Amino acid sequence: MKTLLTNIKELLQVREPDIIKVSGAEMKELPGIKNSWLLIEDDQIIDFGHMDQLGNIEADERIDCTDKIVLPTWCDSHTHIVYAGNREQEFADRINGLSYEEIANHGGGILNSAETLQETSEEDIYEQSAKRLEEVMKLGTGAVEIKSGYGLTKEAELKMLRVIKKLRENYELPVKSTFLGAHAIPKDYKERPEAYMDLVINDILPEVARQELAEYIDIFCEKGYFSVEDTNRLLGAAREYGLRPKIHVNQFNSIGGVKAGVEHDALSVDHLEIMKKEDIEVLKGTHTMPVALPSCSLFLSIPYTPARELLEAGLPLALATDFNPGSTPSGNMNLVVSLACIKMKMTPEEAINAATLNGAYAMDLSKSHGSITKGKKANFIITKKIPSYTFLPYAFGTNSIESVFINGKKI
Ligand SMILES: N=CN[C@@H](CCC(=O)O)C(=O)O
Ligand SMILES: [Zn+2]
Repeated sequence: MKTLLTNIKELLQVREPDIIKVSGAEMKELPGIKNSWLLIEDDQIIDFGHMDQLGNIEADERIDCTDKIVLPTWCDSHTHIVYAGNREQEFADRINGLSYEEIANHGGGILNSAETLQETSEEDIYEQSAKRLEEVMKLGTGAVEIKSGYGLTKEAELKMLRVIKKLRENYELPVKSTFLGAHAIPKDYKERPEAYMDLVINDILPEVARQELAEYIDIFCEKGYFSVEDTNRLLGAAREYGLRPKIHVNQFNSIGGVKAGVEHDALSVDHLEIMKKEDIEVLKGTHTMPVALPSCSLFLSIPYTPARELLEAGLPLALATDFNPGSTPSGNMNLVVSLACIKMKMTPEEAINAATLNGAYAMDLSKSHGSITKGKKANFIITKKIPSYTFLPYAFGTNSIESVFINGKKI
């Protein structure tokens, strides 16, 4: 089945196959073709070009894109979409003056979500999560990573990971799975946190690997959660099973998590709200993608990742949602792109690069996703009639998306 898109106002993020990420000053460039066409066949991008050079192409379907922009779907490399229930009461508590930390110390936060998830059936968790996945796909997300981490027991962590697996089987978009057993210390282990690390490393991790339920390993490396020592131990053990790190670091404090990630060749280090000079230095010349989560900063009123400092140091940057019930109950990548421009002073070009190609890199997907490239998957967004791509982040809160195609199919 061939589909031809014509009269595209601008085809964005057009790249050669060898470009798998963009860094530093390169991120200012967002290559595109104005007044263009795009040909897809089944699930693949076949060809594209300027309307002047459109020959006699046979197609089963034609879509006129006059005044509309076509760009790759968003690649959301950090989410916790699989969860049960919500935490709107904590939201109200924070408005009334409690901090995220205080709520967590009183048994709320991640432990609250873990309790709910443990009590919820696998089918129910699947239904709740599938609804969220469908919602974000309609908002333009065409590839997603999902973490466990609200189970915190062997049984419940495996339950979450099976739900992620089922989502992957039932939906067209790529779904990458990350084991985040080390997300918080469960209540029963409060006085003996090392025993929880032993459980994660010696019992849950081997089973996750045996059942091939995750590609990546994650840990919340943060004061009050897991130390750098725990991080090194877990990442070392996970390497034996072939799980590459994608880790939570520097959300509230800079304690050495970035360095630990880099030393274990992390695919990404995520959050990075609090960055010391040495955190930036240690990322230079590595394969590790820094990932910023600006809607978490918005929701918790915490600092934004210092994007300008990272980019000026020549580093790449990806943007993701962090969709979860506690710190970011939103999976809207359009809002993330707007916040990156408004609050992190990224240009629209930088933000779109960060939310597409670099997001794909942070999930090992940039050979097949994240740009308009011949041979890549036909995952793209057709916007409504808009004046320019800058309108996307500018008109924050407005849905400028007309349709979303995943694997060549309109969803
Ligand atoms: N910071 C750690 N984990 C999640 C939030 C967890 C929660 O509050 O439920 C995050 O990435 O923000
Ligand atoms: Zn997270």
